[in-house]
Amino acid sequence: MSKSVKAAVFSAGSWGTAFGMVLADAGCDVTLWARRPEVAEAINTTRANPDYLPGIELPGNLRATTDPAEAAADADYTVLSVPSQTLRANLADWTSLLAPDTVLVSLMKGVELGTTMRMSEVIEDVAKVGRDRIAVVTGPNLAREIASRMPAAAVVACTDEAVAQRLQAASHTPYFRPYTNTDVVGCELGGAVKNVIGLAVGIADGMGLGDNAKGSLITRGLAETTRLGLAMGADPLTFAGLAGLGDLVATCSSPLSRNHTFGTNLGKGMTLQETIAVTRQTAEGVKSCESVLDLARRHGVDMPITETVVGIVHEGKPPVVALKELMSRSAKSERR
Ligand SMILES: NC(=O)C1=CN([C@@H]2O[C@H](COP(=O)(O)OP(=O)(O)OC[C@H]3O[C@@H](n4cnc5c(N)ncnc54)[C@H](O)[C@@H]3O)[C@@H](O)[C@H]2O)C=CC1
Ligand SMILES: O=C(CO)COP(=O)(O)O
Repeated sequence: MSKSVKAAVFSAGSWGTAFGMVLADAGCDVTLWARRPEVAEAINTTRANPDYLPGIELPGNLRATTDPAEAAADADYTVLSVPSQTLRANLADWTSLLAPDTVLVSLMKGVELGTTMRMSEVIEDVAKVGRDRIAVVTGPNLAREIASRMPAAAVVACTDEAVAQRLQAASHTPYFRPYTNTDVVGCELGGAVKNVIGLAVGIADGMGLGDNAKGSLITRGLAETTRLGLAMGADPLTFAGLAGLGDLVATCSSPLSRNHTFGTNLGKGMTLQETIAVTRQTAEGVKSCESVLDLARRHGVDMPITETVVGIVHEGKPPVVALKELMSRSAKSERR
């Protein structure tokens, strides 16, 4: 009998747990690393993760541990799902524990502050592994829907297509349909920037600006994401796919999106501190909007929606003032 594929998932937040379920449902032997003992205990004894996915019954071939060495041992895939801004420190702690030929898989949708590195670049920098051993899973994948086994497509990106195909096979279930892509830069940028656009759409929704505003922000948001991607060597077609438009539509239409909800609260008039206080999970765009804008400036790319989000979230600009400024920018062609 062939040996089952073994996956370690760091950590047991909403997407780590839900993607762990996908891998387990696809037949992998999955160990989740949980930071808190009570989370690991609940998963192992009640088959539930009530803090992150209340009401979801987890499969039997998914176990949890607080010992990173136990989770990492012999893993074919080491899946990373921590907040983007803590990945560097977390991975530095885990690097010596990684199985020798493990493929590192990023589920994260952010850009590191200061360095402006994408998550796969942080992984390469810290774990010192080649790009052919780093994959990215992205697309319209709201964790709660996936954990409810509702249908979704996704993208598995790796510069080495054969590696992407193996992970595709290891994560394919009746409700989760992964496609492969070798454009890692485009796939990661699509995921990180859609969180920023999700904040913008949330703010517009909170202000009651209507569906035309939403459609306009999604489309122009995709235009500025594509401009940045082109400047960084991505394939523009990636942004018309699941990692771009697909994720943007899911995020900007769903109350399950933390970024969308965060923006809605700001648009309704809550202060940044009040909004942070009611946000229990990771809303990556709140920090990554600054690193995305930094990236745009380094590449000489105009990203007015991202700039507007940074103004509202980090510079205290009132949304009504930001809206007026965005709408009164000089007229231009849709193609630029
Ligand atoms: N939740 C979702 O629907 C999706 C999330 N993502 C991405 O997945 C990544 C993780 O997000 P979620 O699981 O949703 O967040 P979450 O907030 O639900 O979970 C975060 C996890 O990271 C752990 N954590 C927090 N601070 C930490 C630290 N300093 N050191 C180590 N671990 C720490 C928490 O204990 C928790 O297990 C993000 O980059 C997000 O953009 C991607 C697709 C879907
Ligand atoms: O990335 C996601 C869906 O694909 C989840 O979005 P949020 O992080 O905004 O919840």
